[in-house]
Amino acid sequence: MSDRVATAGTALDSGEEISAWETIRLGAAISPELKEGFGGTVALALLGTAGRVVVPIAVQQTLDKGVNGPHGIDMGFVGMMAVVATIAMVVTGFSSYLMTARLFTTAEKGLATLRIKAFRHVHDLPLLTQNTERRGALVSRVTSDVDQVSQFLVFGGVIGIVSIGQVLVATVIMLFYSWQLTIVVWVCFAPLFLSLQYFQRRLSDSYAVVRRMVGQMLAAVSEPVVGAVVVRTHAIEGRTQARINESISEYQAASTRAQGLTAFSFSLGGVSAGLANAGVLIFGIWLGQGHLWASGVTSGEVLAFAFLVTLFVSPVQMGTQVLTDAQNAIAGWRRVIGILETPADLDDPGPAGVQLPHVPLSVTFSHVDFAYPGGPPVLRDVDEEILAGTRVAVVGETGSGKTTFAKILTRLMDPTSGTVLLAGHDLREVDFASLRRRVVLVPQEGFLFDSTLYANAAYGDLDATPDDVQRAIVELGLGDWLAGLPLGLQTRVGQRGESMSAGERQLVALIRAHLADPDLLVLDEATSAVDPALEMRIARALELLMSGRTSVTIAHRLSTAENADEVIVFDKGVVVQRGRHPDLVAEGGVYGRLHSSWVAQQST
Ligand SMILES: Nc1ncnc2c1ncn2[C@@H]1O[C@H](COP(=O)(O)OP(=O)(O)OP(=O)(O)O)[C@@H](O)[C@H]1O
Repeated sequence: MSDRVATAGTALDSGEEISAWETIRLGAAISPELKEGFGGTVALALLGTAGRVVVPIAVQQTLDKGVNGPHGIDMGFVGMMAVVATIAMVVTGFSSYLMTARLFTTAEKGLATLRIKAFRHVHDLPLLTQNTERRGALVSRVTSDVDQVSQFLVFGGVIGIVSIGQVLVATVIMLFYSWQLTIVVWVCFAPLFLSLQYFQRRLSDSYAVVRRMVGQMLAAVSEPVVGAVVVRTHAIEGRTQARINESISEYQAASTRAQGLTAFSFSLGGVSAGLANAGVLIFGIWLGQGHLWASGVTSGEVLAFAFLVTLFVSPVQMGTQVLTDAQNAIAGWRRVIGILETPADLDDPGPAGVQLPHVPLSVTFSHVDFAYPGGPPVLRDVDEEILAGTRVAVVGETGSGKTTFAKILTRLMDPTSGTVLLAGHDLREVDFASLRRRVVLVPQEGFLFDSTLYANAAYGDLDATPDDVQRAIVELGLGDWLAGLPLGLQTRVGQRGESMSAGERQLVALIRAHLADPDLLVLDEATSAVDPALEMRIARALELLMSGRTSVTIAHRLSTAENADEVIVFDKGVVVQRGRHPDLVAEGGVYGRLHSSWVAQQST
C-alpha cells in the first residue's frame, strides 16, 4: 500500500510513525465509502449553520426596526421576523438530522470495510508476525481502535464540520456588525488558537500511549481467560490478577494524563469565552458612545453580537473536545492501518501460479537452511527427497527442528535459503489456493470452533454436505463412534472443542483432513495419551487416511516410525540418519538412543 518499510516477518507495524494527515489519507483510501456524498453532508452542515445565524439577526431586526423603529412598535414586522426565525430553526433542525444520519451511515459503512480488510490481512501475515502481537492486543486493533474512529467520525465529525462552519459564518456576520468587536473576540481566543498545535502534538503522543495500553489491557485480560484451566490448576490467580491490575493501572495512568491535557485546553477555551463575553459587553457599550471610529452601535446590534459571540464560543470550546477525540481516533486508526501496512512476506502467486496435480506428491528439500528472526540456525542444509506415495516418519529430540521442517513443507514459512519442491514445482510458485487444497497439515491439537461436529468437520471441505461428512466418518471406520454421540453430527463440540475428549478432538481433525482429500498429508502426531480403545480407532483412521497419499508424520510414537516406509532423523537441525526402522535400530546413533528410550518407556 505504501512504500514505508515495515519490520517484515517480526513485528506488527504499530503505525505510530504515520503522520495525522497520512493517516486520514490512507484511511480514506482503505475505506472509500467515507468520501461518499461528503459534499452533500458539508452542504447540509452549512445550511444548518446558516439557519442558526438567522435567529440573532432576526432578534436585532426585531429590536431595531420592529420595537425601536421610527414609527413605534410594528407588530406586522415583529410577526414576520418570528416566522422567519421559526422557519430558520426548522431548517436547522432538519438539516442537522439529515447530516447526522448521512455521517452515521457512511462512517459505519467505511469502518466495516476497514475492519474486514484488517481482519482479512491478519490471515495473510507471516506466522511469526502474528505471534509477536499478543492475541488480545491484535483483537483490540480491529475492535476498540476502530470504535474510537467510528465515534469520532460520527460525533466528532458532525460537531467538527458544524463548528468550523459556525465559527466562519459567525465571524463574517460579526464583521458585518462591527469589525472592532470582532477583533476583541479574536484577540481573546488568540492564546487558545496559538496553543492548539502544541496541544495537538501532546495529545497525539498521549493518545498513542492510551491506545497501546488498551491493547495491552485486553491482552492481559484475555490470556488468563483462554488459559483459565492452567491458572486454576496451578493456583496462580493472585499472580494473574496482579498482572491484570498492573495493566489496568497503566491504562488508567495513560488515560488520566491524556484527559488532563484535554481538561487544560478545555479550560483555556472557557477562559477565552469569558474574556470574549466581557470584552464584547464593555467594548460594545464604549463603542456605542462613538469611540474608535464607531458611529454609535445600537442596543439591538450589541444584543445580536452577544448572540453571535455564543455562536462563536460554543464551537470553539467544542472544538477542543473534538481535537481530543480526533487524536484518540487517529491513534486508533493508525494501529488498524498498521496491520494493513505490515507486509505479508509470503507472496501468493495467485491463480497465475502453478496448480498442483491431483496425484500423490513428491517432496524435495534442496539445501534448505532456516533461522527464526534474530535466532541461530534451526535447520541446516536439509537436502532430502521423499518419493510420491511413500510414508515417512520424522523423528528427533525435542527442539531438533521437526516442527520447523513441517511448517516449511506446508509453506507456513519460507526457508532462509534453499528451495522446497512439490512434484518438481518450487513451493514459492504454487498458487496458495492450490497448495492448501493439495497439502494438509494436521497439527497436534487441531483447533475446534464452538459449533457442531458437522460444522467443524466441514472446515476440511466447505462444500461438504452432512451426507458427505457422514460418509467420510464411515470411510475412516468411525461409524460406531458417531452412532454413540447423542446428537450425531449435530453434537456441539464446545469452546475450543472442550466438550470432547482429547482423542475425539484428534478424530475430528482426521475427519477434516479426509474431507479435504489432500495429496500430501503432514501430521504432527498428538502426544496426549488417550484410552486404548480410542487409540486403536485413531490408529486405524490414520492408516486409512494415509493410504494412497504421500505422508510425512512428526512421530512421537515408536509404532509410527516402525510402520513408516522410511524414517528421517533430525539432530540439532541437521538430518543425521535416514532409512527403514530396523536398519536404523541396527545402525544405532541418535535413532538407536531414541529407540532405547521408547522401548524403556513402554516397558514401564
Ligand atoms: N517461533 C519461534 N521463534 C524462535 N525460535 C523458535 C520458534 N519456534 C521454534 N523455535 C526454536 O527452533 C528450534 C526448533 O524448534 P522445533 O519446534 O522445530 O523443534 P521440534 O523438533 O519440533 O521440537 P518438539 O519435538 O519439542 O516439538 C528450537 O530451538 C526452538 O526453540
